[in-house]
Amino acid sequence: MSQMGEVDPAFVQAEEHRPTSFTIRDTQGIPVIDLAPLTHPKPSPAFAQLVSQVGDACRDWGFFRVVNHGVPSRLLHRLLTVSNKFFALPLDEKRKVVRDEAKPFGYYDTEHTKNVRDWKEVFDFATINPVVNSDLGSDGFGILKNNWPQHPPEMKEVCEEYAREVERLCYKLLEIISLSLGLVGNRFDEHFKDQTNFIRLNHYPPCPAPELALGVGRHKDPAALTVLYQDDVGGLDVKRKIDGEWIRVKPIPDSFIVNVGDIIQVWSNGKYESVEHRAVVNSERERFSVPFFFAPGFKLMVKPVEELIDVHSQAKYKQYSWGEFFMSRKDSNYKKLGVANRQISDFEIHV
Ligand SMILES: O=C(O)CCC(=O)C(=O)O
Ligand SMILES: [Fe+2]
Repeated sequence: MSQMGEVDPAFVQAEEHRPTSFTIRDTQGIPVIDLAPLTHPKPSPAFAQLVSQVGDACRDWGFFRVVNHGVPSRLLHRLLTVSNKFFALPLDEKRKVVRDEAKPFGYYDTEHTKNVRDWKEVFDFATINPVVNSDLGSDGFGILKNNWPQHPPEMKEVCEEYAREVERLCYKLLEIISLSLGLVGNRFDEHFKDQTNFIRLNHYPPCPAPELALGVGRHKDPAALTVLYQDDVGGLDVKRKIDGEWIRVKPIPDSFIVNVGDIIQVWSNGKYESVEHRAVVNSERERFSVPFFFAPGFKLMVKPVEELIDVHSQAKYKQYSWGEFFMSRKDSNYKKLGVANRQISDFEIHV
């Protein structure tokens, strides 16, 4: 990627999707939520307040930031260091662990979002290894294995430790979100027994034409929750629900950015929307970010939860299979398709 001197037309966004100078710098926008009450004995007034803050943030923004989340800052820095070392390797070396249709985890530098190429390179790994999709048999597609590089040698260990820590945080966030919807705290836990989580190391090299290209084009995350760690460069833009303006999320050291994905949108029957976001690039500094996509088992049929449906609020979505949705997204990543990939709006019920 960084070898590219100029911008290939494949990277150029249609005019209406280019990053403009009108992006609003986040001054007090996206809520910052202190998770310290999680470490106090429950129930406590502080915990009840935390639940209501998270509920408001999910409803109003679909996004929030968390501090005092319990993931050690030393581990965050080790993660950025291995990511830095890996992407600094020569392309030939990175291509030794390249992802393809049979091995969907590993290195990749030609991802397209909505048919425009992203100015980035990524390394994907599953947090449960291997992920087994028993519906698809054992022809290679059914068993999805991680593809670890030899260099840097500590990469696998650091990434696996990070995965364990963030997974724990995801369960806590899921509990808070369930409570905020008026459900029991462990309402969704059973769906994550054979989870299909994956973690992506994103590297956005400096771009000679940051006004034409994007690191990641506008999209919504399909899983249940995303927990993103980013370095201090900044570049994540979130579409503000009240007016559709793009808001740049200012980095806070050692914090995470959390967003609700399509699955929670459907479970909550549209109360918490999965919000569009994108990553911009710049001509001076490379940027690193690491999303953890917290996702249920392949076999789960996703549908609005019964407790939230009654005569006054009917189901707004048809049920769909997470495994099929996930695989169709993964396939569409490999090619520039003539058609848009599957979106959650395909399952909306129009009354
Ligand atoms: O790099 C970022 O800030 C966002 C990345 C992202 O949205 C994604 O990989 O889904
Ligand atoms: Fe995303």
